[in-house]
Amino acid sequence: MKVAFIGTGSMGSLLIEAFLRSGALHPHFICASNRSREKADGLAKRYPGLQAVSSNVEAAAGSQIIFLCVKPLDYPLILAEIADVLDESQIVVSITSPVQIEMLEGRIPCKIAKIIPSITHSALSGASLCIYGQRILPEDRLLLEQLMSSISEPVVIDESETRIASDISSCGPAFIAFILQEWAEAAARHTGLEYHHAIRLGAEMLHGTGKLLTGSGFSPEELQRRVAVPGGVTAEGIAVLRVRLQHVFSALIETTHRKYEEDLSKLDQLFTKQAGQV
Ligand SMILES: NC(=O)C1=CN([C@@H]2O[C@H](COP(=O)(O)OP(=O)(O)OC[C@H]3O[C@@H](n4cnc5c(N)ncnc54)[C@H](O)[C@@H]3O)[C@@H](O)[C@H]2O)C=CC1
Ligand SMILES: O=C(O)[C@@H]1CCC=N1
Repeated sequence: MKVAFIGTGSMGSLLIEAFLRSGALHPHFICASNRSREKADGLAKRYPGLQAVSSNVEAAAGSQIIFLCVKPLDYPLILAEIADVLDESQIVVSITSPVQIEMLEGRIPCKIAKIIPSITHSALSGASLCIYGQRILPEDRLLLEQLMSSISEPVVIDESETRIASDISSCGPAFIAFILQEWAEAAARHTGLEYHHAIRLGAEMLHGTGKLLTGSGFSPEELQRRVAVPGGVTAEGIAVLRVRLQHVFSALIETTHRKYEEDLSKLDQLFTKQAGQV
């Protein structure tokens, strides 16, 4: 099986390295291309057997699965470039949320899936969001979910849920890291606790909390009930958070959705303009 990665920036190389580390893919199965060849060459040097090629066409031709790991506005160009070497037997996976499955199905003959990854796959964990186009067969889903389960927990969602699901699973690590940073800075400011010490404590706490919420049957409500003992300090802290965070998450969701709509409309224009040129 040949698996291609077009775009070996942050996410493309993270996915390749996670698949290799998990043992799901052998370097000999992987073919990678990137606009500036050095990034793909660097991977080939680190993982002997991995093939770095100088054109996207070469990467796509004959690959059973092709991961498109580029930014949304780079899609129209790449699709136009590789369309001629693609056929109905191949699976093209988009890792970016605003590119709609029907946009891809309208351009190339392949089976289309959208799989939105997360930086957490670097630690072989976190949810990968799987969305399937109409041409995907049950055996294709099985293949993709088997592959993704080597580095993540595949979760099938509807395309209409992409933005909000990705806010949580893909943007979430950055949001939570920001909250931890703010908390550690406040701890250092108010109490003199060393910042790095606070971050270490917080990271261990997040690791443990994640385990409780995923493997140990704890719900967020149960966790709060068990920690916030009656008359204790946690309950007082939660009361502060309840008031201060009241509108924060609505504002966050409004903002990410507004940006998503902007990206969608730019993409629509690009795809329509290109269709007019064909
Ligand atoms: N960073 C994250 O945590 C996540 C990112 N994503 C999505 O993944 C996509 C890629 O993000 P990053 O990897 O962070 O971006 P990046 O900028 O690090 O990587 C994109 C790569 O694509 C290459 N590229 C651009 N045009 C190309 C072309 N015509 N042919 C070949 N290669 C080309 C660039 O040289 C670059 O190496 C984005 O759409 C992002 O929304 C999705 C989930 C999580
Ligand atoms: O910030 C972004 O646009 C990407 C999408 C999900 C995570 N990072």
